Amino acid sequence: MKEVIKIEGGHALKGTVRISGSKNATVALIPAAILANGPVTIVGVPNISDVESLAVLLRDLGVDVCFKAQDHIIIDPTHMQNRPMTQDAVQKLRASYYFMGALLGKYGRVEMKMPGGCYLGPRPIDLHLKGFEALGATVNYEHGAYIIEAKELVGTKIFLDISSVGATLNVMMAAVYAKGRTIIENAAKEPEIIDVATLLNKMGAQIRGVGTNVITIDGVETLGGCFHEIIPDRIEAATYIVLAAAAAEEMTVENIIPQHLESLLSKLEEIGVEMKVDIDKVTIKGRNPHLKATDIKTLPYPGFATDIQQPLTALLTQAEGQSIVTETIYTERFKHCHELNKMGANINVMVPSSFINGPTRLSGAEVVATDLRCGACLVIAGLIADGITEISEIYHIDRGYENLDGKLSALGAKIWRETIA
Ligand SMILES: CC(=O)N[C@H]1[C@@H](OP(=O)(O)OP(=O)(O)OC[C@H]2O[C@@H](n3ccc(=O)[nH]c3=O)[C@H](O)[C@@H]2O)O[C@H](CO)[C@@H](O)[C@@H]1O
Ligand SMILES: C=C(OP(=O)(O)O)C(=O)O
Repeated sequence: MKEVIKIEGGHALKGTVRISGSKNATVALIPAAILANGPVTIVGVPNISDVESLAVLLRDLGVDVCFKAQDHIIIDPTHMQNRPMTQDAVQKLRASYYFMGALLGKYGRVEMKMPGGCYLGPRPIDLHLKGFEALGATVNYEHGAYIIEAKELVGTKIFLDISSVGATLNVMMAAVYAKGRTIIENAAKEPEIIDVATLLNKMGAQIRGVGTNVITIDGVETLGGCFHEIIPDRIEAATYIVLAAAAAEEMTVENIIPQHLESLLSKLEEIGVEMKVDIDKVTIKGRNPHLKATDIKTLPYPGFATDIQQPLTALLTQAEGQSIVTETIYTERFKHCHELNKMGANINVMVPSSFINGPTRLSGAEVVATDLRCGACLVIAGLIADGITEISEIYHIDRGYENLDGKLSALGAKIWRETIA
């Protein structure tokens, strides 16, 4: 038995959709909260399976986790114990690796399996480990788990060869209690980094420079509980904006920070999508039947986000001419193209680029959500395709999109789940 999403295409969407709290911020904020010595309340937590997996991991560590109201979580690490993290739940998501930095920072020791997450080609964690070693830790890999330990963590200068989001946050978490000053150079600048540093500073950490590529962390003796509200999810927002450009009569996407979406919004404007951008929302004014093809290169923030290129590809199948999407972050992130071709798209992939020839009429087909954003891409394609699209492996979608089918149904989409043999 498997659960699938089915979509009957061709129904124009209309209305307003509210964006949830950021997945990629939340999944780092939750492990960061265990660095406190008191309860941390986080508001705006999206109802996604990555959060459920993190709650399982927290409870296994003896952390009190309480979900309150719709989107509040209270994390109280007062009685936690530093147990090995070798259970299967570690591999259900990528972000379990933030427990490496958090546990190392708090206890000077962590034992953990390799994390999971979307397979986008190889996703090494060498920069995280090098960062921990630079702070004074030793790293060993025994019986399928990393054992990272240090008698004392001491601040130092760390240059990241790649401005990795995960490595920046992991080193930051390990360094908050380290002796002296840690300087991370070539740090990632994604908005989620700022959100996590904001939480840690509210807890009492001394972190400066976030949002630039040099972050300074002065170690402190203790951290306390606090209250924090998560930033809106810029990738979920981007997905709905692209989806509106593909399938809406008129649609407003609210609870967004438009500055986080500038690279996407300027691209959409360039290809002919008519929009009105406000302080915290954007209204997309219907589908342009003569969208222009374009070229995109994914880059670290504030460049064009790799997580958005897959959903955008569904829209580019409708643009006139050849669009070229070049991936510089995950050069193999093109499985969605094969799935779109099953629906009638005309896309050639020559790593690190996809060549999208449009416009093509899409037809419903049985397709596979090979990863989270591939799933989002196929949902958009299904909304504009003739007939019924059946998407399998939807647990990927549920890792990162809160109530996707509910939000789309409210906009007038014909979308539902079925359990099939
Ligand atoms: C939970 C989360 O926030 N996931 C996001 C995060 O993933 P994640 O934090 O895993 O991505 P990174 O920013 O670390 O990866 C960027 C690049 O650096 C490489 N690299 C990274 C670490 C390392 O130790 N060695 C190494 O070579 C990666 O293979 C990749 O090519 O940022 C990605 C890039 O914006 C997004 O697609 C993911 O949605
Ligand atoms: C790749 C993604 O997530 P993760 O890093 O959690 O696998 C994503 O959000 O698109």
